[in-house]
Amino acid sequence: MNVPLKEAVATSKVLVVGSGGIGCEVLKNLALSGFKDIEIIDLDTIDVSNLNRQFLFRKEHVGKPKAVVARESILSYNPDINIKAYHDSITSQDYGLNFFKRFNIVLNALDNRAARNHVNRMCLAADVPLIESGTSGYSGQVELIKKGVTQCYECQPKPPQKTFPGCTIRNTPSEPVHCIVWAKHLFNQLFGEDDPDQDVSPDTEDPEAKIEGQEHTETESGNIKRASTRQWTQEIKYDPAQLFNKFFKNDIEYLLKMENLWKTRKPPVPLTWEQAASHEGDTAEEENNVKSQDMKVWSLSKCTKIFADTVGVLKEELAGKTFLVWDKDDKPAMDFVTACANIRAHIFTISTKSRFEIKSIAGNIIPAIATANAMIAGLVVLHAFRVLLQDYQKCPSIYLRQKSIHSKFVLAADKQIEQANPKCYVCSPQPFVNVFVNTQTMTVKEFETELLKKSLNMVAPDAILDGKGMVVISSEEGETEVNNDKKLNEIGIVDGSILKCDDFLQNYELTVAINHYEPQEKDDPLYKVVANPDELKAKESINGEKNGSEEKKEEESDEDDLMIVNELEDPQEGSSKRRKLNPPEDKDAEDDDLCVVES
Ligand SMILES: Nc1ncnc2c1ncn2[C@@H]1O[C@H](COP(=O)(O)OP(=O)(O)OP(=O)(O)O)[C@@H](O)[C@H]1O
Ligand SMILES: [Zn+2]
Repeated sequence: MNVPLKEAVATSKVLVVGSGGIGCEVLKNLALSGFKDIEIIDLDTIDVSNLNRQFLFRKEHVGKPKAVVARESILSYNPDINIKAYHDSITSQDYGLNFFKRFNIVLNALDNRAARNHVNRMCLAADVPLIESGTSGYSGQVELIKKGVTQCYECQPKPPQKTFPGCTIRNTPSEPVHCIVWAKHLFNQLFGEDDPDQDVSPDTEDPEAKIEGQEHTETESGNIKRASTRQWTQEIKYDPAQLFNKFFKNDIEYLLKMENLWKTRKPPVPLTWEQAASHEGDTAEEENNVKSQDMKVWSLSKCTKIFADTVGVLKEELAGKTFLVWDKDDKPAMDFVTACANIRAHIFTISTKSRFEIKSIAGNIIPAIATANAMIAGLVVLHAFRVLLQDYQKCPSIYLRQKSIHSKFVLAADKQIEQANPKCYVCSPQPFVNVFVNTQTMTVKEFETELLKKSLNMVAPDAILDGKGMVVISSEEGETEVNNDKKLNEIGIVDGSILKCDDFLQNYELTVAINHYEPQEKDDPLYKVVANPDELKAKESINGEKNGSEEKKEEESDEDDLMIVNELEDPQEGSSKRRKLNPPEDKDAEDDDLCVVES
C-alpha cells in the first residue's frame, strides 16, 4: 500500500450497510486493511442458517443482533478499531442526510431493492461515494455510485421482481408455480396475516370473465365474501372435509360458470373430498419409487390426507396466536403448501411436483455461495481504495459470473464507468434547496404555504418523502388533507429528510433537504432557505411559455420571517451572516451572494 493510500485508509470514516453474507466479508477486509473508523448497521438478528457463511457469527450468537455481534467479532481481531454498531434499519428517519454526510464512503451489503434505493438517494444528496454490491448464487456485481461522475443505482430501470397477475392465480393457473403461489395464499387466508391481495377465491373482476351487458353481482364465492373466510373457517372448526369442498369443489364449480375463461382453455374439474381421499390412480407408481420421501411426487390421496393432517396441526399452532407466518422450513406449513398446490394442479391438469421442487419454488431459493460473497467483498474494498484516492475512473463496474463455454473469465469489468442517465428521476441535475425549519412546531400546511408556495414559488406542489415513497403533500384535493395540521416531525419529516417536490401546474421540480432549526434570537427569521435564487422558478415549458410563478412573486411576501441565502454560502454560518445582512444599513460588498426576500 503506498503512503497516500495508507493515510487515506487510516483516516477515513466508513459506513457498512448490512452485515449479512457480503457485509461480514467486507468488515473483515476493512479491519485487516487498516481502516480505523467504521460504523455498521443491520436490522436483523442472527439466524442459524446464516452460520455457514457469515463467519463473524457462531452458534451461541443465534438470536442476537447481527451488527452488535459483528462489531464484537471484529474487535476480537483488532481491538484498536473505532467501530460503532446500530441494530436498526437504514431507512429509519434517524439516519438522515447529516448522518450520511459524516462518512467518506458508504459500502452497501444489502439484500433488497427498497433499502438500496434509499441509500442511493441519501448518498447522492449527501454527495458521499457509495459502493453498491450484491450476489445471487454464483453471480455478483460491484458498482461505484458517485454524484456527477457515474450513473446511480436507479438510472436504469430494473426488471420487475417476478409476480403473477391475481386473476392467473385465482382463476386460470397454467403452470405449477401458479398453484404454489395460490397454496401459499391459502395458507395465509386460513392461518396467516390477513392480506386482501392474497385472496384465493374466484376473481369475479377478471376482465376476461366479464359477460357483456351483465353487471357484477355479489356472490357467495366471489370477492365479497373474502373478508370472512377466516371467520367461516373458525365456525366450521377447521373441518378438513368442508374446507376441501369449498376450495377444490365449490370454488371450481363457480369458476366454471365464468364461461368466457374456458373458451380457449381446458376447464378445471371440481374434486370432492370423497373422490380425492379414495383416488387410486398413481399410488402404485409412488410405492415403486425408490427416491427419498422429499423427491417423490405425492399421490392425490396422499395429498388429501396430508391436507387434513396439516390443517389439524396448524390449527393447534394458531391457538392463542393472532396469525402464523409461513416458513418453508416449518414442516407442517411446507407440507400444507405441497399438498394444496398439487391438488389444485390436479384439478387444472397441470403437472404435479415433489415436495423438494415445490419448496425451492415457494421459498424463492437461490443458494447463497460463500466464495461468491468473498470475491465480491474483496472487490468492494479494492474499489474503496481507489475511491479514497479519488481515482473514480478506475472504478468501472465488475461482474462475477459462472465460467461457461462462452467465456473463460469469471470476473469481467466494464470498459469504463457508466455515465448517468440524463433522464434519471433520482440523479438528473435538479435544483437542490436546503431549508431550515423547526420540524417540531411547523405544520405541514404552513410548510406548504410558507415554504413551497411563498418562498420556493410553487403553485400546486406535490411532495414525496424520499426513501419512504410517501406522498406528504398532494396537489390533488383531499388526498393529503389529513396531514395539514400535523407537525412535520409527526409524519416523518425531520432533520436530514429529503423531499422531492414537483409542481403540478408548472415545469418545476425541486429536491428539498430539511434541516431542523430553532431561531435563537429575537430577530432570527422563523425559517431559512439556502439555494441558488435563479433556480427557484419554473423551467420554460415545452412550448416556450413561462408559467405561473412570475406573477405569484409579485403578490407574495410580507415576510420578515424568511431569508433566502445563496447556496455558495455556508448554511451553518447562516445566523451570523444573517444578522449582518438583514438590516439594510449593514449591507456591504460581501453580501452580493445573498438574496433577501423583501416585502
Ligand atoms: N433496511 C435495512 N437496514 C439495515 N440492514 C438491512 C436492511 N435491509 C436488509 N438489511 C440486512 O442486509 C443483510 C443482507 O445480507 P444477506 O443477503 O446475506 O441476507 P441474510 O438475511 O443474512 O441471508 P439470507 O437472506 O440468505 O438468509 C441482512 O443481514 C439484512 O438484515
Ligand atoms: Zn440516476
